Formats: sequence, structure tokens, C-alpha cells
Amino acid sequence: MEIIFYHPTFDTPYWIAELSKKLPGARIRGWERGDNAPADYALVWHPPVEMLQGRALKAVFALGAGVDSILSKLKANPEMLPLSIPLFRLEDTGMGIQMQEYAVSQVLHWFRRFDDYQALQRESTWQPLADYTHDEFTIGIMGAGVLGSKVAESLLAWGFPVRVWSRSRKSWPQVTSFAGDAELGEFLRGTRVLINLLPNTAETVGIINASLLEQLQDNSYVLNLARGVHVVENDLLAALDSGKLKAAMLDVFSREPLPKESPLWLHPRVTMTPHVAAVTRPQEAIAYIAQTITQLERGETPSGQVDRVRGY
Ligand SMILES: NC(=O)C1=CN([C@@H]2O[C@H](COP(=O)(O)OP(=O)(O)OC[C@H]3O[C@@H](n4cnc5c(N)ncnc54)[C@H](OP(=O)(O)O)[C@@H]3O)[C@@H](O)[C@H]2O)C=CC1
Ligand SMILES: O=CC(=O)O
Repeated sequence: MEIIFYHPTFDTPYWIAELSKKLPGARIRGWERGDNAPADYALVWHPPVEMLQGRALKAVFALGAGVDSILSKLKANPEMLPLSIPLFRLEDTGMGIQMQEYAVSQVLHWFRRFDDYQALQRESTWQPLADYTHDEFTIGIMGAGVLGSKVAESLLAWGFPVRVWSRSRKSWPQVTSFAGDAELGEFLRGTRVLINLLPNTAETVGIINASLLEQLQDNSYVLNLARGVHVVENDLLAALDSGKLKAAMLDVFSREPLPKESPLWLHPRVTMTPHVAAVTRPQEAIAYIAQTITQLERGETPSGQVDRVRGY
């Protein structure tokens, strides 16, 4: 079995060595321009078109959870990967716990009013504030997939009321599920902390805009863990400045790296991280890919296949 690997920043020799341990019969090589030799599987992130085009592959693996970049490249170059070749993505593989850590730590930060205390500290003001109650801190998670479900679980454990919004309805203990566009308004009206874990698709791009933010409770919070293009950044800034939003924590941006001139950098109620909410953990990802290839070779149907028509 021949496997080709391409990632613009990962340590290719390390990945090849570790994957070889899990798939001892496979010949694995880093792909370089001009390499047209046969391959059965391709492991990729932001692949050049010529890497995939015209190859009789059995499957392609995206080395992350989101497949928006490869799907948008495919839209422009459909010949790069015919629909008959399945595309897999990483399902959790260690990202769930990272998203839980991120979401829980930030929600607790807001819930315990550390943002307010930090502002008071800057004024050398000693001022105990009224506590928030869990009842007034309903968490609304947009996207109830692999990562949204993990985040929901962790915030429930901390006693927060949790609701989710997705395309299909969920029946999860203690979680209120809202489904489809018709129920988005009701979902938003009861939400105090909006957490975004949607995929980037034609339906979700720009979804966190002025009209959506207006439907949230006053003094709400936004935590964007998914993709920058979900948020209309000027609308978010306007909602912060009007007082509709109390604060926002952003891991992802419409342009990355965030340009130096973006007003988000210096806004006193915006905090940010540079797209690190959940990174690909090599050992977990390699174990998943090796297991999935083994299942495919046996003719089984592994999970993690992207529905390219649906877009996630
Ligand atoms: N910042 C970071 O470091 C990282 C960001 N990400 C981002 O997180 C995203 C989510 O990952 P993951 O949980 O694995 O994805 P999943 O595909 O497992 O879940 C997607 C969820 O979104 C819902 N959804 C999709 N389209 C719509 C829509 N139009 N309306 C309502 N709900 C919709 C789906 O609904 P249904 O259940 O009905 O299908 C599903 O619940 C990734 O696509 C990626 O962009 C991922 C990893 C790291
Ligand atoms: O943003 C990262 C991903 O895996 O998707």
C-alpha cells in the first residue's frame, strides 16, 4: 500500500515514522512537486491541486476537523478529487478535550466575573460584585456535532443550563435541542453565552451577524471556536459597543493572521487566541487514520467520511 503525505507545517518525517509503526506493510512518503507515482491514500492539509488530481486514490484524509479549505479548493477545481473518492476528516482525535478546556475556562471566567474584576483592578478599585447564578447563564452551542457535544457535556458538568442548535434534532439528557432555521430565534432568545462550533458552509458563513446578535439576551457573551468567516466582525464590534454584548473571546478570524490594523486587537472587551482552540494531536490522529485505513482495506465503512454535498 502506498501513502502520500502533505502538510505545509507539520514534521513530515515524524508523521511518516509514527504512521509506519501503525501500518507496517505500508510505504509512506512525503509528497513533493513532480511526484506522480501511484498512491492508494493521501493525507493532506491545504494540498496543491496537482497532488491529488488524476490519482486513483482509495481515500483522502484531511489532517484536521474542518474541511472548508479543501472543499473550497475542490469547488474551484472539481477534477482534483472526483466524488467517488471518499474524503475523511479527523473526528475528535484529542480535539474534544481541548475544546472542553477552552470553553469551560472561558465560561467560568465570565461567570465568576473575572473580566469585571480585572477592569476594577486596573482602576485600583476594591469592589465585591453581585454573583451571577447558573440560571441566568444559559449556554447556547451552535453546532452539536463531535466537538459541540463534547463542549455541551463539560458545561453541563459545571451546572450550566445547556441548549444546542443544529440541523437535526438531538435527544441528549439535560440538553435542550433546537433544530433548523425555524428554531434559531427561540434558541438565541434564551442564550446568554453563545458558543460557535459550526462548520464553515454556504449556509453558515456570516451567520453571527447584527440580526443574530440582536436576538441574544442583553449582556451576552460570544465564544467563537469554529471559523472566523462565521462572524461579521464589524457587527460584533457594534454589538459590543452598544452594550448588547458584554464580551467576546475569539480563536478564529476572517483573515488569519489577524491584520495589525484590526480594531479587534485593542477592543477592551475582546480577548483572543491565534487559532489554537484545538490542534491536531499527532498520536491520536495517526491512530485514527491507521484504524480507518485498516477498516477500508477490510471493506468496512468507517466513520469520519465527509458528506461533500452537505459541506461537512
Ligand atoms: N478553532 C479550532 O482550533 C478548531 C475549529 N474547528 C471547527 O469546528 C467545526 C466543528 O467541528 P465538529 O464538531 O467536528 O463538526 P461536526 O461536523 O461533527 O458538527 C457540525 C455540527 O454543525 C451542525 N450544522 C451544520 N450545518 C448547520 C446548519 N446550516 N444549521 C445548523 N446546524 C448546522 C451539524 O448539524 P447536524 O448534527 O444536524 O448534522 C452538526 O451538529 C469544524 O468544522 C471546524 O471548522 C475544529 C477543530 C479546531
Ligand atoms: O481548525 C482546525 C481544524 O482542525 O479544523
